Amino acid sequence: MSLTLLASAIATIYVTHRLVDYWRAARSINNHPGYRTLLAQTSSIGHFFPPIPGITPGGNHLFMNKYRMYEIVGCDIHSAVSAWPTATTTLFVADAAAIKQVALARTRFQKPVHHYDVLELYGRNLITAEGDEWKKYRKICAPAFSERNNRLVWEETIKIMDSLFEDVWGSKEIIATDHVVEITLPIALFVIGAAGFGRKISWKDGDLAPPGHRLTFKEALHVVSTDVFIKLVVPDRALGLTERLRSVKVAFEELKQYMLEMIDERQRAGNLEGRHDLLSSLLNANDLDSGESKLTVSELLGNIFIFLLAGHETTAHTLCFTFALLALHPDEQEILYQHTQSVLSRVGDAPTYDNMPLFTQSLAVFYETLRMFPPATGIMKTCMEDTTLATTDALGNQIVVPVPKGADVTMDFTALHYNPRYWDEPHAFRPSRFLKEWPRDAFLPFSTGARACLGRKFFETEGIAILTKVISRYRIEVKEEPQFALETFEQRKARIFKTRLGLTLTPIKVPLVFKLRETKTVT
Ligand code: HEM
Repeated sequence: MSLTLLASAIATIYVTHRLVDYWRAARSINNHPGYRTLLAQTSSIGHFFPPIPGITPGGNHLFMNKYRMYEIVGCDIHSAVSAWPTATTTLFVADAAAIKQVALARTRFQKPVHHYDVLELYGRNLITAEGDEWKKYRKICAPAFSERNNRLVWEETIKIMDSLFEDVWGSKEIIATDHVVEITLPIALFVIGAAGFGRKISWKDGDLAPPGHRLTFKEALHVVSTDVFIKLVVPDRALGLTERLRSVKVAFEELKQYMLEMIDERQRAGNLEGRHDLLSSLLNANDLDSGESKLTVSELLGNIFIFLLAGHETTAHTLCFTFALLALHPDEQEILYQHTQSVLSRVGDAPTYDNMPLFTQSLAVFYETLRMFPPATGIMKTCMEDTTLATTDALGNQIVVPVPKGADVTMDFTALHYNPRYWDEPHAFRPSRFLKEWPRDAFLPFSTGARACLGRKFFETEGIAILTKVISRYRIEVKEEPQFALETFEQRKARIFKTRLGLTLTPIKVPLVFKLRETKTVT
């Protein structure tokens, strides 16, 4: 047999195998309708491609499509079956009751931890673990997110915002930025630095690395969170090859050194009981715990990294989308301004953490932003045994979809948040929907069940403090640029809200202007 014949025989066997597996995968879910593609959207290669019909739905398809695929399919569960690298079956769910079922049945639907390698570069941690290991981490980490810590979050955030206004923005009437994340990212980083790790970074610190370091803490964390995928796919030995790769390597080493220093400083300082930041609680809980469930240094680093990362990226992006939505909807911005002023006129110039529940309009604005732009667009689980999920079709008939062992199930938070069964005019920005009765099971930006976000109150606290400070002093507008002078509102919205899927939903370029309000503010 010639070599060519042999090669084509092997290729035919391989393709036949793939086709049979693919056919079996589709049959295992009764060929429930949805995407049929060559590449799994969860494979590294499928993730990086844009949507190509028949090839891949694209990495950011949940946010790009919102509820559209469910409309096409005619019910709140649809599927994706792909052939390569292995046959993969995924069910996407936008039905609130079915999502609850998936989130609560923790033995039946487990976290596919192999998809989270990217977050394990410093050590195993709360986000990447499952089962008993996750329970151990949660038991040690959860007490850190206490009321005393939330109070600290409020106080530190107010100080950070005051310093931004006094030391950086000063009396300037207009502050313009080509991408507002350049402002929201340092704010969020300074808050997690101060309230999380007692690391007070000042707006005046500048960009000089402290002695013994090649990068500032801010630079190191920023490069690591942006280029985490590079570190994952490029082997260590190749990290010296180009300037960019070298900077990634340096940032990873630097962040590790910063984290080790934080642990060392805090352990040498002793008396951890008196402090309420996340690091003290983590070290304290670790100290008090019984010997065998203590965290190793690598686990400590892994969890500190996760707190730093989870604690600043989601917040920075949510603040960015919030400011952009307010800039595009001046009527909603005015409602928020008037409400903020009315609260401040009651509680005085320096609102405290105890006043936070009064800022109901601010919380409604954040919830509406998180409904429209959930940082985690969806969360995947793997089904550990054969089961079913039920939903209804457009006519109200019950549909039962088989879920075979090994299939992936994605809780599609974006589609849930745009599902017209739960939300009137889901594409409209309407914070007031959160000021009356609203469907709690259909709003899951922080996920739900045992694995829901630990930092929800941390975020709400810093978010309300930041919004109160900004909105009472500045009016937010979209930056006018001559090349966009003729665009319609819809075109402007599409331009401002272009996103990509990084670790979380990431805004690409949001140019805004902060204009000092004429009325003297009370804050
Ligand atoms: C807008 C702000 C935020 C959103 C939308 C958000 C969303 C989420 C979501 C969806 C999860 C579940 C992830 C999964 O199951 O894979 C999660 C988990 C987590 N979040 Fe957040 N988060 C936010 C802010 C924060 C902050 C500020 C912190 C810390 C300071 C934080 C710490 C955590 C931790 C530690 C977990 C892991 C919980 C576990 O697996 O037991 N998050 N978050």
